[in-house]
Amino acid sequence: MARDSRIWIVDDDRSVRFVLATALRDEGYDVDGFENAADALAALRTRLAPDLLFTDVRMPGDDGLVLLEKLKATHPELPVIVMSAYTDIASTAGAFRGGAHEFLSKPFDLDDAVALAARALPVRNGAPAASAGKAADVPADNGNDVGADGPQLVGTTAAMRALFRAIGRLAQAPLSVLITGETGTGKELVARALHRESPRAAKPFVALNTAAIPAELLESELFGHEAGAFTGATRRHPGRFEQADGGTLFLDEIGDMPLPLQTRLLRVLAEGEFFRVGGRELIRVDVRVIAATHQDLEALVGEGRFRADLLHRLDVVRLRLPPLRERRDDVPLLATRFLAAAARRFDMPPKRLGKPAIERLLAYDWPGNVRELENLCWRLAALAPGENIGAADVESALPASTAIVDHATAADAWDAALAQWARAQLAAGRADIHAQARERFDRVLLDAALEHTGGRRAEAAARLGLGRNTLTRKLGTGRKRR
Ligand SMILES: Nc1ncnc2c1ncn2[C@@H]1O[C@H](COP(=O)(O)OP(=O)(O)OP(=O)(O)O)[C@@H](O)[C@H]1O
Repeated sequence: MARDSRIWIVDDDRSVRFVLATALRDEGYDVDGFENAADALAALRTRLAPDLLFTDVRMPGDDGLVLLEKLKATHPELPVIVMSAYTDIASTAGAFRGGAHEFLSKPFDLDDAVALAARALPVRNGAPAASAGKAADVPADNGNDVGADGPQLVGTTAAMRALFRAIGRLAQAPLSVLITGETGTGKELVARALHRESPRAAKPFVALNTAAIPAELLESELFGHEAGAFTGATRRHPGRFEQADGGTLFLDEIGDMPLPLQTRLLRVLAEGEFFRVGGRELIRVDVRVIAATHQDLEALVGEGRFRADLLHRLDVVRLRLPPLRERRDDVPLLATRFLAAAARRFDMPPKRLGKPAIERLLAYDWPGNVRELENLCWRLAALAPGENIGAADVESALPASTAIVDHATAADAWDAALAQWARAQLAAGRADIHAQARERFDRVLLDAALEHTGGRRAEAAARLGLGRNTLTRKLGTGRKRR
């Protein structure tokens, strides 16, 4: 890649032009800056085109996306990096739809921007482009909220901005996507966003939760059935695949799909055609499948419970949704949005979170993720007495696993706390409560025994009535999953 490649920067912010141009010139590039789209377009008519162009989105006159559109019409090969402080899905998807080479979130790290330029330039020089890299991310409210199409993904942490860029890019490609993440992290919202921003947006988005439908009904639910196909099938029923024709089929909890159906699904995905249950007519559909799971599908493959070839077909691209505890900085923004949504619904002024309340929310681990936070905010909106929510309000709305009732014995308190915990998990919509509880139970016992024996494992195992190997194994799984 030639170091003397020409790079143009279009941005009305003079300081951005200056620092970016300086950093790129230091690398040996020939850099020019323009303060608006019109100047850049005029220069294109009289000068040699650049090898790479950076453009801001919001500028007086034509904005960056209009500039991108004009450039794609006249210089389709020119890689364009779109820069914006608004890293929401509508912006990233708009940029990629318009043919942007990459999306750079503002403010950015100069080293990242220079590295991005280096990767983008070989496209022009005939060499394959490296896959787009991550850009620096600094939180800023992206203003995303409940839009005309239902709830939108909210988040300003680096993890969420990276996710929004990935969604923006992937929405344009007809690839299968596997979304992984714990329950309540927003997998369905991601699938909806991928559909909404795709060329299929005008066609249906159909969701099916594999775990929620009895195994014996799942096949006809997916592929439909003819009248008389089985007892109770009084009339022909189109399946979800047919309903989603031209659009997107979201298969949630794919890890729960029974093996025989996995085989059938694989065949349909490979061939794009199928028979309804009890039918003879071959049905052809054009469906983009997006699957989601909270389970470790590789482990299920290892246990023989999930087909490896189906995993490969669904997992062309994987999007991992981080649990909320890994992006705690999003908690205040999410909570504010949920309180505002609740206030709109209850037709009353939104309640405000005081600093101590926010600190309490930040300290909590959110096993039910965003869904749990959303439920908690609705409870707070309905129940907190004043307009300002304090730490005590949050405390009483959180699952009180540590609350010990004065008059109860320790064992009674333990029962009560466990019951309370279980109710909160159920309310948060968790599906793996027993495994979670067992893990916590083991952890508490092991920690107490190790503390008691000063860390001596053999003694701790003996005191618990466990074999040494069992204790070691439990310690291993407990620690890994924490
Ligand atoms: N980033 C986010 N911004 C705003 N709302 C969110 C976000 N993530 C999740 N939510 C909200 O949290 C709730 C749970 O989200 P969703 O149903 O998409 O999660 P999920 O991962 O599909 O859960 P499950 O695995 O249990 O099906 C929804 O009400 C959704 O609107």
